[in-house]
Amino acid sequence: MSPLGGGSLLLAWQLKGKHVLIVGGGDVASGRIESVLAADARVTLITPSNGLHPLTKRFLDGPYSITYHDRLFGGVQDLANVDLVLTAIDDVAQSCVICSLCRELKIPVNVADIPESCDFYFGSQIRDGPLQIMISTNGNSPKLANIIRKKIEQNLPEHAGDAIIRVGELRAKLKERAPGVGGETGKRRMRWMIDVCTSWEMEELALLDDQMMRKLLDDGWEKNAVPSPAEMGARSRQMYSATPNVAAPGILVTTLSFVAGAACASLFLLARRR
Ligand SMILES: C[C@@]1(CC(=O)O)C2=NC(=C\c3[nH]c(c(CCC(=O)O)c3CC(=O)O)Cc3[nH]c(c(CC(=O)O)c3CCC(=O)O)/C=C3\N/C(=C\2)[C@@H](CCC(=O)O)[C@]3(C)CC(=O)O)/[C@H]1CCC(=O)O
Ligand SMILES: NC(=O)c1ccc[n+]([C@@H]2O[C@H](COP(=O)([O-])OP(=O)(O)OC[C@H]3O[C@@H](n4cnc5c(N)ncnc54)[C@H](O)[C@@H]3O)[C@@H](O)[C@H]2O)c1
Repeated sequence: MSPLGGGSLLLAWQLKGKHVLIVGGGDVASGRIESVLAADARVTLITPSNGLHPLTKRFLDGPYSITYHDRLFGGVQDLANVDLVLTAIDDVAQSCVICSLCRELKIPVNVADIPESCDFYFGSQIRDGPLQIMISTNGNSPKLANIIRKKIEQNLPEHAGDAIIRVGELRAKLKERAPGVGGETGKRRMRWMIDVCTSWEMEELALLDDQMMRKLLDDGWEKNAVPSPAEMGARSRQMYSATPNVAAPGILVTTLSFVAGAACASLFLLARRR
């Protein structure tokens, strides 16, 4: 095993309801705003309106929780009750001031493009519903992170986002039916979820509806089994058009033709012997 170290901690930071200050309104700031809105943060944006990127303007006009101040960063008072600071401004000296203030107040900070002023780096992101993938080169090559992201995007399993949403709903229903943390129930719940996820195809999971989930819990969980999608009343046309099982009807027809052919040949031979 190679020795550990030299990397960074990869986490899915929960920002819901937390207060994020963004300083700057250009191209990079608009990407930062998008990233924190995806995480349901409360945003305060400080930047003069004459430098607003069109995307930043769209966010300000949209149905989001953004408090906007049309001015330059004003000093330590702008950091009151702030949980996270992101700066993306074209003024290196001012960026360093903001970073020092944040470090004094122990507020995590990212200064776009200045690694030594970052407590964490942004990465190249892929989102498909609740699926979130971040590619990080840990500061070595942002452009390669961008290129690798595009390659991963082209190779993602189809329907992954929908499958994750449906499985999330199934897990919630299962926890309602078999509540409790840890213990034998917890172990059985985890084993059953693992079996469902590994024995159903991604697109089959994506098609789970409320009725199928109820049946899966009644006929599967309650009986300690993992029924197939077809047994759960999955709409077969959609399923079979998307799964490798598409060969099954073909094999059946070939087998039946072979048996019928063999039976005719036997009858013919028997008739000739008489
Ligand atoms: C991933 C992404 C996320 C985002 O910002 O949203 C991101 N940079 C992106 C693009 C990009 N940035 C730059 C280029 C020009 C080509 C190149 O230099 O490669 C391109 C490519 C382009 O524009 O196409 C210039 C650049 N960036 C940094 C420096 C300073 C330095 O390295 O010293 C310099 C100036 C270097 C110089 O002066 O020469 C520093 C950082 N940039 C990071 C993130 C963090 C490390 C991430 C990692 O390594 O994984 C880190 C450390 C801090 C941070 O900002 O968080 C986003 C791609 C998103 C996407 O497209 O998917
Ligand atoms: N990490 C990355 O991916 C990446 C990529 C490109 C550029 N950058 C860097 O990020 C920074 C921003 O890039 P950009 O293209 O968005 O720049 P930009 O010039 O488009 O925008 C800068 C914004 O900062 C505002 N601003 C300047 N001083 C301010 C202050 N004191 N208070 C509040 N707002 C202020 C301006 O009004 C403007 O809206 C630059 O330093 C750039 O080098 C980072």
